[in-house]
Amino acid sequence: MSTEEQSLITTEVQTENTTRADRPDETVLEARSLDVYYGQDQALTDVSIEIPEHKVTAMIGPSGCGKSTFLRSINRMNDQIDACRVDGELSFHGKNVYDEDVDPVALRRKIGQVFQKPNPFPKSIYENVAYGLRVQGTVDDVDLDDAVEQALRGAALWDEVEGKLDSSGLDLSGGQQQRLCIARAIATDPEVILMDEPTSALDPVAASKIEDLIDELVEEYTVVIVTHNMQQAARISDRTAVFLTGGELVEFDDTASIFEDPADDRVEDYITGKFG
Ligand SMILES: Nc1ncnc2c1ncn2[C@@H]1O[C@H](COP(=O)(O)OP(=O)(O)OP(=O)(O)O)[C@@H](O)[C@H]1O
Repeated sequence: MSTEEQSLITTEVQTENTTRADRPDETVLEARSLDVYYGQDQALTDVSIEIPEHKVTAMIGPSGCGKSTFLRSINRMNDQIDACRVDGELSFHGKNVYDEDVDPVALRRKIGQVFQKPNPFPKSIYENVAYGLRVQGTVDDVDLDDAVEQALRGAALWDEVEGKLDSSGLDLSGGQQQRLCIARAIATDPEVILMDEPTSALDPVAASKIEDLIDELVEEYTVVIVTHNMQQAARISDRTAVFLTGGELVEFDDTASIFEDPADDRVEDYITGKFG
């Protein structure tokens, strides 16, 4: 590639990023004084945060500080853990997701999740993506093919699987499986995608593809990602939330501020590797 071509690409990327960074913040998710307990143990303490729409928000912090618990609180995956209790408020477009009239299944359609280990169903590639749409019952058979294709394209997987949609999702590589899970998550047209360490089980090339994909997904969705990889948070996120032991949200700011000029000494110590 010539230097001219390279600088053109750099300029395009910078323009895209500038546009994203300049977009005004619209809060899509908000936690207010959120406490989460497992039995007697408190996993999150008084967490308040406003997560902006169409941005990537990263959650970082040492092991056991409550990042996954926070993620699972957003779409009520914690409901499935008997010992788990939530106090305080967590709202999605201003509506507390813990109100009695909120259907957690419908909520999870709007707030999808991708896990650390790719977990496709033991079904064909097509059925993995079509499943949620069939359950939802909103797409007829004619449109289903189109919806599956759109979701696979959205997850940057279509070109690799176009001729083998009937093959098992489990026969794909780890990185492809993770993109299949992303396709499955976006098929039901969510607004938010929660990602819990989505690249930690992948090799660097596959991980880098997912990072590129996140950069595209955020044009249409809001992405909240838990990551242990601080370089990854610095590379891909617009905002970073730092949790520390005890489940306290210590600092939440623009990613550049967190990594270049954190306000809290404990955050500085954490990101410079003094503990972790
Ligand atoms: N299902 C559970 N039952 C009981 N305690 C739990 C459960 N899940 C998490 N915990 C506890 O809650 C605290 C927070 O855990 P969580 O998994 O949210 O932290 P994390 O920051 O995501 O950790 P890691 O980075 O290691 O994945 C920990 O003390 C953990 O032991």
